[in-house]
Amino acid sequence: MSGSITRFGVIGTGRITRRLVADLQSTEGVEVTAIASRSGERARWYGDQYGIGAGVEGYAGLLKRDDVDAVYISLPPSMHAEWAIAAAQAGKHVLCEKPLTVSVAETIAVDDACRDAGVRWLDATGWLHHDRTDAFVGWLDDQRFGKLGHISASVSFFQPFQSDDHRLDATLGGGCILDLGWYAGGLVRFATGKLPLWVSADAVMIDGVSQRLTAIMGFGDDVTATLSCGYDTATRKWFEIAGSESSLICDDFTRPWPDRPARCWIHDAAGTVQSETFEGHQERNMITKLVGDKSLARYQRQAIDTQTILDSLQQSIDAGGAKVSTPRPF
Ligand SMILES: NC(=O)C1=CN([C@@H]2O[C@H](COP(=O)(O)OP(=O)(O)OC[C@H]3O[C@@H](n4cnc5c(N)ncnc54)[C@H](OP(=O)(O)O)[C@@H]3O)[C@@H](O)[C@H]2O)C=CC1
Ligand SMILES: O=C1CO[C@H](CO)[C@@H](O)[C@@H]1O
Repeated sequence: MSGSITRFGVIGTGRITRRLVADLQSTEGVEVTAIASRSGERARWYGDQYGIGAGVEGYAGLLKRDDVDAVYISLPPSMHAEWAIAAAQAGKHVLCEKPLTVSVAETIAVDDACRDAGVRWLDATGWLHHDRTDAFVGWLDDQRFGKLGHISASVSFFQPFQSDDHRLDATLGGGCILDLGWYAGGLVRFATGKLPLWVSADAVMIDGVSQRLTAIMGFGDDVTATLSCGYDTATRKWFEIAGSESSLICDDFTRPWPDRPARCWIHDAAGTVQSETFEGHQERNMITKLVGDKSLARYQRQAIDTQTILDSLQQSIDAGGAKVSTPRPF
């Protein structure tokens, strides 16, 4: 770090990169000093367009730079673990796009590498850092909804058969299980604070890539959850947490709709409906946490558990929808 400024290097030049670069550049205490691409020309073009000093050819070159304290990794999922571990070993803090990796074994390897190197890491799952999510945490802690009964989460967008997208390439970690199940499975883990005891899942596959995921899971104590994710239905990003006293409903949890504040509703047993809106910027909050000094353990645990759930969903799909129990990674 240079004084109290954390200098970021960016790895990859994809669709999400531009938005996160703007978020990094508008976060207090953060500068973006370099961007790396497989192509030096692309890195330099990107650097010029977005006001980043250095455009670097090759990701390894960026990790050698003294003017980089932390990296933001925006590569396809199958490349996350390799570059997160390389960044940690180079002494850089890591902000890595979701899904953090493609398996819980890789996620634990990233966690171990960061721990060994004494660097901090976060997956770039913005919704966990919205001010609204802090309200969800408070309501869950206070048992505002009564005894939890059922949780549903659905995340989708319509994009079938766009063959040049990493989301549809199995070798790059494509498929809606990892891409969208990360959000839906993560929401369920967030709401219950734990791993399911069992999961059962089915997927529509095309060319070895999941296009649609349907899953049910049980947590014991009569708590159940259902997930629906896919590339073959229009945009959905909602959840419901149903309890004995009331239900929390949110129609935009992964990212607030662009034209309105973040919102949610609470329906209670008497039939009243309370609506709430929230201001705040989830990505800036997330970046501020990474460059701060408070423990990130809660978010890291959430990421490891989410990856564990996704592994179990895949295991159930491979076993024809059988109920599989969810292993505790440690
Ligand atoms: N948090 C969020 O809201 C969002 C997160 N994401 C996540 O961000 C990550 C990147 O997604 P997205 O920006 O859509 O991806 P893109 O395909 O647009 O970009 C990926 C970048 O990775 C680099 N790359 C390296 N090797 C390959 C390869 N073999 N094929 C394709 N690209 C490669 C490329 O940069 P170069 O060639 O310049 O090195 C490319 O620009 C994913 O993990 C995705 O899940 C995506 C959208 C939103
Ligand atoms: O994380 C992301 C945000 O949501 C998109 C769907 O709308 C995903 O495909 C993307 O990877």
